[in-house]
This record gives sequence, structure tokens and C-alpha cells, in this order.
Amino acid sequence: MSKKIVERVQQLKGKIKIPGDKSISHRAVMFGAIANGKTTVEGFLPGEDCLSTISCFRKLGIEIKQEEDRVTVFGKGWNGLSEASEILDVGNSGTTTRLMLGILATRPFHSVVIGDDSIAKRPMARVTEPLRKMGAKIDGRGKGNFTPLAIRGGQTKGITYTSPVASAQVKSAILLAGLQSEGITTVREPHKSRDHTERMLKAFGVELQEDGLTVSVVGGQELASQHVVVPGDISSAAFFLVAGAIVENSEITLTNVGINETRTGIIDVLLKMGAKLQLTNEKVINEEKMADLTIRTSELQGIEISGEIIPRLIDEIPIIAVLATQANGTTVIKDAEELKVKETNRIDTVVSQLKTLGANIEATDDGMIIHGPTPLIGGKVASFGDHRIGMAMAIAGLVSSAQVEIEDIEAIDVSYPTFFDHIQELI
Ligand SMILES: O=C(O)C1=C[C@@H](OP(=O)(O)O)[C@@H](O)[C@H](O)C1
Ligand SMILES: C=C(OP(=O)(O)O)C(=O)O
Repeated sequence: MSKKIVERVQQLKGKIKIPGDKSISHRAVMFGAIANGKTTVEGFLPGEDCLSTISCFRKLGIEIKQEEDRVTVFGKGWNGLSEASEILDVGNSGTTTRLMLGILATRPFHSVVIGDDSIAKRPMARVTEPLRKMGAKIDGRGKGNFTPLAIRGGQTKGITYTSPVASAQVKSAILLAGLQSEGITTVREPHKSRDHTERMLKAFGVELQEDGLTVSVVGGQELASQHVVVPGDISSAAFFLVAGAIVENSEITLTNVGINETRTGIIDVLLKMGAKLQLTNEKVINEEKMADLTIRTSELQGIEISGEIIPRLIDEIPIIAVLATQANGTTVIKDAEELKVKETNRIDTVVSQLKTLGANIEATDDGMIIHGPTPLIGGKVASFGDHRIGMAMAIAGLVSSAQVEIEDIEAIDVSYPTFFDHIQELI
């Protein structure tokens, strides 16, 4: 476990190309693997999570070439996947685990799925239960709720499923299984979660029906290989949007950032808090919108964040908490229980680590309350193996009066291996 020391800076200035979107990179590899023909991906995120997806699909018999952000997937259709002779190791990646289970649910062979200590604590019944209802045979710890999981797919039937949580991973797993199941599969969710699966499946030639919070697919569909251009990840951009807003004398431009509406809760929050944020060069590629984002040092107001916006910014809450420590007044984050089942319990880790740095923050059952502005005073914190906690602490370090020492910093490689290089470029 290595440590990193971050010190206060006088300004952040310049332009950064944000690395590829993690959600879209996973899907490009997985959909390429089940499609017929050669899928090429540009702008792929070479972070550990997406590399876990590549490694699992290689074990399932798919040839995949990867060189930095360029990937070629030699898909052979659904039947081109074959039984792996090894365990499928998903590392730290919830997205790999849940979407891959959806694909394996209709494959007539045995697979074993395992991950790291964090994955072993994350609930999988949210996908294994509906996939079992469709006909897949799944077993694992806690009656199939935790890894290691064993799955034998086969003849599955479509279902109509109302998910208790707004989760793109749940929605995607069921829709992927539905593509090779008998009849129609319908998923309904309480709020709209990210819709990259729907958009990319359409680009791969799949027909699906969308009606508000409901998505349906008819079984028996094949995918046709594509060229995928991956936009920059707004969840990675979020760290620099916040840094630009709270570090004095700053102006940062982030290029080619994905601004799919199911992901832009962070932009809505920044604007509502009063941040000086501008969007330019908007364009659409592969059904996904992108833009350049420019942020300047801003005077900020605390706000309430709750309800339908939560799934649109769920991964950004650790860095929004840092932002709120520097805003005038109180920020209340509600309806965010899902934070408890991420790489760490992010309510606990955000609150405990920011308290160490001098923030006035308290945990609630479904979120947190932050009173600002508070000068952050530095100290020793840890990522607890959670990339987003590590990066949030580093940005807090840029505005702290004394240095911030962050333990277990390599976790950041999961989603943003060049994070510290990018900070350095802006100083
Ligand atoms: O589908 C995806 O790519 C993701 C969905 C979200 O998880 P949930 O589906 O659990 O909400 C998000 O937190 C995760 O980082 C990526
Ligand atoms: C929750 C996250 O990812 P995953 O669920 O894929 O592990 C994340 O990136 O913050």
C-alpha cells in the first residue's frame, strides 16, 4: 500500500483531456464480445476495472487486442462465448460482475465469478434473483448474494421486473439476459439510471422499446459489430470541476466530456450552487452527447440534493461533499442509501475522512449534511481501497492549510490511472 502527500496550491490553470468513460468502456468490450464481427473502440479507459472486463472475456474465448485507449474485440456472436477453464476474476468492478452475469445467464455452460475483498461485500442478489427467475442456475455465498458465485446459464424466459433500486447494472444485466431469452423482457426502475446500455445496444443494431422508466427487449436478438468512440468520463471530470471551483485563481477546461443527461447531475449541482461553469463545442457521437467544460473559481452556496437527481450523480457524491465544505451554508444529501453498497460504505468513508480534515459534516441514514464554509486543516486519511474516496481526499488536499497524506492510493488506478499527472499539469 503506498501513500501520497498532497499540498495546498495557489491556482489550477490549463486544459485536460479526461480519460474514457468507465461505464461505456465496459459495455463496448462486452457488447463487442457478443456481437458478430470486429468491434473497434477508441478512447477506451485503460483503468483496472475495464481491464478486468477484458481479462474475463478473454477467458470466455474472445480474442481482444488492447493498446492504451485502442481496443479491438473479435466477436463471434453469442455462441462464440465458451466455458472458461479458469475463474473469472472481476477485481474491484461491480459493473463487470453484474453485466457479465446477465450475459452468462443465457450461456449453456458453467462459470465461477470472483473479485476482491470489496466485491465480496457488495450485494449481487439484486441481479442473481431476477436472473434465476428467468431460468439461470446461480449459487454463491449468502444464497447467491455474494461472490464467489457459480452460474450455469441455459434456456431462459423473459420476465417483467420492477427493480427496487435505480441501478443501471441491474437494468443492464436483465436486458442482456433478455436478448437471448424466450419472449419479452421488461425492466422498470424507480428513477432513471444511466442509459448507456440502451444507447449502445441500439448502435449495435438491437431493437428495444423505451417508455419513461420502462425498457423492453424481445428475445432472440443478435448484435452487429461497431466502431465505438468513448467520450471522457464525467465522473472523472467531476474531480477537476470541483477543484477548479474551490481552488483560488483557477480556470480549467476539460475536453470531450460525456454529457449524457442520465449522468449530468454534477453539472446541475454546480450551477445551482453558483459555480462559473460553461459548456462549449457540444456534439453527439454514437448516440452519446459530449462537450468541453470550463470551470473557474466560484463563490458557492449550499443546497439540498435528493430524489431523482441521485442516480444521475451517485458516483460524484464523495467529491460533492468536498465541494460543500467550501460552500456558504448547509448542503443536505438525501435518498442516497445506495452509497452504502459501493466500493466502500461511502457515507461512512466520506464523513469520517472529511471530519479528519476538519470538515463540519455528519452522516445520516440516507446521506450526509455538510455545513460550510470550513477551512480544511490537513491530516492523515485513507482511500480504504475506494478510488473515488482517494481522489476526493486528494482534491481536498489542494485547499487544505496543511498537507493531506493519503494511504492506499493505488486504488485510484481503478478508474483514473493518470489522475495525479493531470493535477501536476494544472499546477
Ligand atoms: O452501469 C454502470 O456502468 C454503473 C452504474 C452505477 O452503479 P449501480 O447500477 O449499482 O447504480 C455506478 O455507480 C457505477 O459506477 C457504474
Ligand atoms: C461504483 C462504482 O463502480 P462499480 O460499481 O463498477 O464497481 C464507481 O466507479 O464508483
